[in-house]
Amino acid sequence: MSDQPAVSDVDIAVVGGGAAGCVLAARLSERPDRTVALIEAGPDYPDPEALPEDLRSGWRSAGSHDWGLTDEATGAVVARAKVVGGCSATNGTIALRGASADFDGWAALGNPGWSFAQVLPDFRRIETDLDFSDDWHGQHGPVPIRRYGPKELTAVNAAAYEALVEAGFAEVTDHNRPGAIGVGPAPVNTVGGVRMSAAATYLRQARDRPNLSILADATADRVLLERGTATGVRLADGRIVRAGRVVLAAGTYGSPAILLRTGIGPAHDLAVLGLPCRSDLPGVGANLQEHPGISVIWPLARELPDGPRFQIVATQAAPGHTAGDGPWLQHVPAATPTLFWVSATVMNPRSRGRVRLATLDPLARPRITLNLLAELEDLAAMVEGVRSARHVGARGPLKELAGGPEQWLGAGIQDPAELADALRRAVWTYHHACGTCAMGPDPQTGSVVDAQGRVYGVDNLWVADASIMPVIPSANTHLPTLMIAEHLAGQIAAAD
Ligand SMILES: Cc1cc2nc3c(=O)[nH]c(=O)nc-3n(C[C@H](O)[C@H](O)[C@H](O)COP(=O)(O)OP(=O)(O)OC[C@H]3O[C@@H](n4cnc5c(N)ncnc54)[C@H](O)[C@@H]3O)c2cc1C
Repeated sequence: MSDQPAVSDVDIAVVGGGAAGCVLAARLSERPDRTVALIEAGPDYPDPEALPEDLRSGWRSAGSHDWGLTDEATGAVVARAKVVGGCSATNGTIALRGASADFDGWAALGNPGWSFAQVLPDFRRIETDLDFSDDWHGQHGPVPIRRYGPKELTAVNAAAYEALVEAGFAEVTDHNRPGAIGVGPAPVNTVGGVRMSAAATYLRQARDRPNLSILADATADRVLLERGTATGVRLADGRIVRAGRVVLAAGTYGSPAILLRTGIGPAHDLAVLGLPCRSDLPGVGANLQEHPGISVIWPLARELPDGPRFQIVATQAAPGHTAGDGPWLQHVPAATPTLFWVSATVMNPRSRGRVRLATLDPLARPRITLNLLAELEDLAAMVEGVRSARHVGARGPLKELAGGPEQWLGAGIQDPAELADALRRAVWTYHHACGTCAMGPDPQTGSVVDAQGRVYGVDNLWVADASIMPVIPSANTHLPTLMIAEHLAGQIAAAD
């Protein structure tokens, strides 16, 4: 399709209106004389009253507005939202920051500015914490964060809380305080049953600004380059958005795909696709990381009323490690009216996957290989996670709710080899994919962007979303993604 006249000419184009994209659009348009376009492949729901019910309810993850991605090797579903708000509009609203050690680790890899002490102001800027007002928490940010009180817990979550304490988990009141390891209420960005997505918070406050335009239902094909400098974005339908600066925030699968279609990526892969190489970056699409998870499921003895699904979180440090090193395993108990489960997720996975392009068609799905549990260390951690989940499920309060033995692919299996086999088949993704445009100091060893989010080898082009995480944090990735966008928005603005 040939290029059409520019539909828009702006100072900054933000590609992808997801968790990070909404933060970037809101922060970058704060200066009224700076024009910003937010380009999103999915639909926009500017009127909160018209929001589909599953996007409105913060009781559980939403299944609509999905890209329909799968893991090429296993066929497993890879959930990714296609809507203004992105996965922040469909997620489970568990609002954890991650351990101090996670961000200190990013800085130690050669990313100045990213230690926990340095990103704490960004975390605080995101939130209004409704429970804690201290040096760790924000009181003026767009996203409200709260925790369910004991009286609000569903029968299963109340029983699971007791069972976890009985099983030896220390009680923590605030999982977002550094060094918190144990069981406690999950910080959540659901208030009054409503999901406080980045669209419902950051973007809602900014969307009426005359200098911000939102192009919904608009899929970006590639970045336009002139003599090594980004000058705009070409949409899949041939329309052009001219821009002085381009910021990719299309997520862990979308951002590397756009870079590859632009000719930025591993030279060999680009040659196979028949594309001229604009910047040889072997790391584009590599380093894909995800938390692998398992649910140990039991039937309920009697049907229970439905309620908010994710209310408490339990974490444990790796054997021989301290709380300061951060969580190694995480459990989140949950239920439907007829069954309940205790999940176990590996929070520091070593396995790495990859995303590639199947074709140059911007509407085609990318090829994803997650490689979950490929590393024996991850498999061993998962075996321990199942043991721990079973231990919790067998404690008095939860056991009393069960109407029979475990019901899942690994039910009753004790033999380690047999269990490992079942785990490889039953493993699911925790929806925390990241790392495919990793931040770091050396493009030849896999870094795609520098510590300011600038793409190596191209001027005026940034990536600012979950894809730049060099190592997956030991927590759910929504708040860390919002933090990345807050952190980089200031630096992108400073390039004026
Ligand atoms: C089902 C589910 C449950 C989750 N639960 C939790 C949870 O409870 N807690 C937590 O911390 N995290 C959770 N997460 C993860 C969290 O939501 C993500 O880590 C976070 O949203 C990532 O933000 P992002 O901006 O990088 O990407 P996204 O939020 O995925 O945003 C990317 C946006 O870019 C758009 N896009 C992609 N390609 C293009 C293109 N070519 N052109 C235009 N637009 C494009 C997409 O449509 C999308 O809107 C969950 C995720 C899912 C899917």
